[in-house]
Amino acid sequence: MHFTKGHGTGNDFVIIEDVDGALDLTAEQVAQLCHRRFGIGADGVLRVVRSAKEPAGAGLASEAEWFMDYRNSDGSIAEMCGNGVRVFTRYLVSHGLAAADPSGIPVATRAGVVVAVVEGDQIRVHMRSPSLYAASTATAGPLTFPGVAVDCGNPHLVCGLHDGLSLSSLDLHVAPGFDRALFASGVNVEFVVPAEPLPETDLHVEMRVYERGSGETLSCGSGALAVGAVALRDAGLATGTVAVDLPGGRLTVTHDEQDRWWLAGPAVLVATGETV
Ligand SMILES: N[C@@H](CCC[C@H](N)C(=O)O)C(=O)O
Repeated sequence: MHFTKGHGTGNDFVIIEDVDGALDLTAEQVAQLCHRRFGIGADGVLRVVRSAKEPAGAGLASEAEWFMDYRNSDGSIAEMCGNGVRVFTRYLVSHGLAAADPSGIPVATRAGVVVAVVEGDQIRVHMRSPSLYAASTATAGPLTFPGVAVDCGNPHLVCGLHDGLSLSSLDLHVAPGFDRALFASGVNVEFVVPAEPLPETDLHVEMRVYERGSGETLSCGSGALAVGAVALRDAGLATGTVAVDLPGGRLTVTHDEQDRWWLAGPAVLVATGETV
């Protein structure tokens, strides 16, 4: 099987082109591909398939030619992957499957159609609007953190650190605890601290994330979107741009005057190869 490897701020993916939907990619195959010792190694798999050829995308085929079939590294399916969309779009353009139209490239996902705009090394995505819907808590080791549940198409729990705790003090080798009644399908947990103000953005925060199905990753685009939405709300800003620093680099989240939510950052392809 031919593959391409890419990443967005260190959130890395094995990309498999399967335009006609001929591949039956099992959870075991995905976990094998993503294994960092026994496979290629990645946080997830992006299968590139025509929407019309994929049952989950067929209803969106009139809006978006391409469907991003995203799988976590444990083989589970997720509805959305913000960094995945950006890397997927880089793949479409660099492989001649879509033109870098300034008005954007629609990409179908299990959470609906998003639109990606290529701007040099950056790819900016008009994401589905995040919805802040409940208060909850997460635990990390002996500590409990209050948080906000955010639906970005996939589930998130955004927790601010308290009592001067640093992000580096958290042990995220172990999955954080969360309310399984509220998050019956699991949740991605983000831990956030404020960062020094920047001249170019309204707000600046730092975060780490423990992803459902993948463990701690260097970056999570939908997680950054959730964090940005909570940061703007907490600052009393209806619109604005938030710089979100993750271990793998910086993403920006913007809520604009037209009530659109944007996620921006770099997306690169780094290698191609064949599985044996
Ligand atoms: N890293 C992704 C999110 C991937 C899906 C997530 N682990 C889930 O299960 O919801 C991103 O960049 O958004």
